[in-house]
Amino acid sequence: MTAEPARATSIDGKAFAAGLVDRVAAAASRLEGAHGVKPGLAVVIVGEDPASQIYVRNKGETTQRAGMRSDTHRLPDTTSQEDLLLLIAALNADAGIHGILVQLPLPAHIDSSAVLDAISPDKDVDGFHVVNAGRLAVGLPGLVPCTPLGCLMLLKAELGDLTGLNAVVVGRSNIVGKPMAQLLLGESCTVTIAHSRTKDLPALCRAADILVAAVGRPEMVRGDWVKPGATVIDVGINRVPSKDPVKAAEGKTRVVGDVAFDEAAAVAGRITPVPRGVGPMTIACLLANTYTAACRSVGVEPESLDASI
Ligand SMILES: Nc1nc(=O)c2c([nH]1)NC[C@@H]1CN(c3ccc(C(=O)N[C@@H](CCC(=O)O)C(=O)O)cc3)C=[N+]21
Repeated sequence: MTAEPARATSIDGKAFAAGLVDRVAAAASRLEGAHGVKPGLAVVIVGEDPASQIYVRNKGETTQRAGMRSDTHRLPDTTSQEDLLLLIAALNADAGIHGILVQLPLPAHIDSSAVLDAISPDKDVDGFHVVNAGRLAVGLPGLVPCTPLGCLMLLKAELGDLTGLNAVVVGRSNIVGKPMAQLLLGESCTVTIAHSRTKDLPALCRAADILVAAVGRPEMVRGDWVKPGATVIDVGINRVPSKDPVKAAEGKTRVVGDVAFDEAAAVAGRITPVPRGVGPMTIACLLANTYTAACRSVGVEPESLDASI
């Protein structure tokens, strides 16, 4: 008789995110009670990108659950950069708005970095402003990008102290890979950032106690890239054709990560699924950042939002 293959614990990001949203809601209501400030988030969407639509739908529901103000500004894809910058200037000046998020991608005629850098760094709840990237790099308090922040919260909740662990981050984007590496370095991990030009990527990944996949390529990380017992964080959200050929022919899709889940789960100690892994944490951290920004706007130290279980 052969033994069943060991199977990793699947990290329930959706449940963890629900707990975080509850803690944000409680902290936000105490802030409102004590200081009369209700955290307010403004989301700006230009055009009709489908990935952004999913995100906005989930975010709207979650923000309501947290009892926070949420304004959505839907602009046509013909909007000029000048008009978008005027809206951002108005939101920067609006004392009832503590967080501003401009959905990416923006239409090609708009210079994204000019738009992101027009957002006040103290309202930049995406953490994409160059000032917040700089604060993270030098260890100053700022606003940290939501996806890597959510990944770090899951890692700390699962593993506790991360000191000395080998972390490999696959992907070097400004939105996930680079800030993820900075956060792990801040936890005293030994961090390697890998990318499409990295030599012998599978062997490098096999040395990782913490493996973060953020490349946007469906199921690229295979089971034999994973060190036995490692913790695997899958940031990818990729739409691929349905497994059933009839449904695929009808254009039906399913969502997969950057990790081949079943293979990796047979080797890893812990692994985040897709969906219901990192994605819901991104949204919960957006609310956490909005709460943090609202506290700082009135000079109040934000309460800890870490899980106390
Ligand atoms: N300025 C800006 N900031 C963003 O953070 C940003 C953005 N623009 N543009 C679009 C992408 C996409 N994104 C998602 C976040 C959570 C889920 C999410 O919660 N997904 C669920 C459902 C996935 C599904 O079933 O499709 C899950 O993973 O369980 C999805 C997508 C944030 N984005």
